[in-house]
Amino acid sequence: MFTNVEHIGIAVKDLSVADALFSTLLNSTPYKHEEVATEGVRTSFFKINETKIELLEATRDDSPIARFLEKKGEGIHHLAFEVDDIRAEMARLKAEGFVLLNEEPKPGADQKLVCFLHPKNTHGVLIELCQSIRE
Ligand SMILES: CC[C@@H](C(=O)O)C(=O)SCCNC(=O)CCNC(=O)[C@H](O)C(C)(C)COP(=O)(O)OP(=O)(O)OC[C@H]1O[C@@H](n2cnc3c(N)ncnc32)[C@H](O)[C@@H]1OP(=O)(O)O
Ligand SMILES: [Co+2]
Repeated sequence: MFTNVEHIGIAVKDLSVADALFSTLLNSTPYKHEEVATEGVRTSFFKINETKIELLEATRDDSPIARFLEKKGEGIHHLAFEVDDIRAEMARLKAEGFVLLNEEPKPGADQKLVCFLHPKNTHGVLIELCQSIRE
């Protein structure tokens, strides 16, 4: 079951510059910074009630964020939904014809297991499913 919009991912060229802008915009500070080496990204997270903004900077030239910045420039990169059972949702969506970008849930930021759906089959929006692995 989908439970809520977990975060909105925004691709940025320079995380410290974007941190400063979003700190002023939201009158808040990031509650965490985290590097996810497997995705080639450094992130910072802001929280507005239960919704998070994830800023993403590339750490290597072949990361999805570097490729996105090269093709489209800075901006909204993905929309992430929290689900209560990621494997069940992956199986359901695959059976419905969505294209999963990873066949097994993989570790994301902020103690989540994540799976991405190809944007070509979702009206151009990259969708992330995530399930908390916190107790
Ligand atoms: C921090 C961890 C985690 C979390 O816990 O929150 C994250 O959020 S990690 C975020 C970064 N990781 C990912 O994005 C993983 C999933 N993405 C991918 O597997 C790839 O980026 C992709 C979506 C399959 C595209 O890869 P690829 O085919 O190699 O790149 P191209 O640049 O050639 O793009 C092909 C095609 O798709 C369009 N595209 C690419 N990214 C997006 C996007 N984010 N939103 C919408 N469309 C996107 C791209 O423009 C190309 O279109 P055409 O040019 O029309 O063919
Ligand atoms: Co994300």
